[in-house]
Amino acid sequence: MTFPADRAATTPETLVFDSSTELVETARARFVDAVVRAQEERGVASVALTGGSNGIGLLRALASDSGDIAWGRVEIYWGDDRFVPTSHPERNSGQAFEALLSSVPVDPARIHAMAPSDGEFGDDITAAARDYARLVGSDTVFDVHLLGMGGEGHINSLFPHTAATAEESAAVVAVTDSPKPPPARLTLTFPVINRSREVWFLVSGAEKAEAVAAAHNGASRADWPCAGANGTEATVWFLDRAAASALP
Ligand SMILES: O=C1O[C@H](COP(=O)(O)O)[C@@H](O)[C@H](O)[C@H]1O
Repeated sequence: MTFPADRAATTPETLVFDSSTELVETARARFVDAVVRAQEERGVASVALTGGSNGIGLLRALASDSGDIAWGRVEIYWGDDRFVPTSHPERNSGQAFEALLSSVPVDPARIHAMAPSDGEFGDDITAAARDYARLVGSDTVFDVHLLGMGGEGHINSLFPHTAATAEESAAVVAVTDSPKPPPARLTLTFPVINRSREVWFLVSGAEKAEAVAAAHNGASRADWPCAGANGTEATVWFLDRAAASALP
C-alpha cells in the first residue's frame, strides 16, 4: 500500500451487521456524530458523498433523522460521479438530491457537484476534471469520506490496474473507459481520499467478500483499490455478514 510518507495507515475498525438496514442505521448515527463534532470543532463540516446502494441508503436514512446536523454548515462534495447529462438517473449527485439534499436546509453555495456532460464544460471531461481539482485544491480535508465498493474492489471510480488508481498528484481525474457502465466518470484520487480524517466503507453482499478480505489482508492498491484507502484519524468498514464472510 502507498501512503504519504509523513504518516502511517490508521488501524481499520471493522463492524459487521446482520443486515444492510442495520449497517445503514449505524452509519447514519455515526455520521450525525462525526458531522456535529466537526461543526463544534471547526464551525463547518466537510464530507464526500458516494453513490451505490448503501451510500444512497445512508442519505435516505439521514433524510428521516439527521439529529443536530446544521445542514447550512456542511460542505458537500462527491467522491465520484458519472459524466452523463444532469437528468441521467445514474448521476450520483442527482440520486443524492432525491434522497436527501432536496429535503434538508443545505446552503446551495456549499454543494459541490461534479460537472455533468451537459454542463458548463460540455463534453470536455478533461476540463471538467481540472475544474473540480481546482475546487478541491490542496487544502480541502473531508471530515468523512464515504465509499461504496465494487466486487473487484473499486472505490469512487478507481478501478484495478488503471491510471486513475495509480494517480499520485492530481486531485481529480477523468475516467473514460470505466469497466462498470457508464464509461465516462470523474473521480477523486488517492491523495485526496487519504487526507480525509475519516474514511468509511459501506459494503454489503457476498460478491464483495473477496475484495473486503483482500483489503484486510494488506493487498496492493493496484490489484484491489479498496486496500489503498485510509483516513488520517479513522478507517471504518461497515459490513453486512455476507460481505464479511471471507474474513477470519
Ligand atoms: O460505480 C460506483 O459504484 C460504487 C459501489 O456501488 P454499490 O451499489 O455496489 O454499492 C459507488 O460507491 C460509486 O460511487 C459508484 O460510482
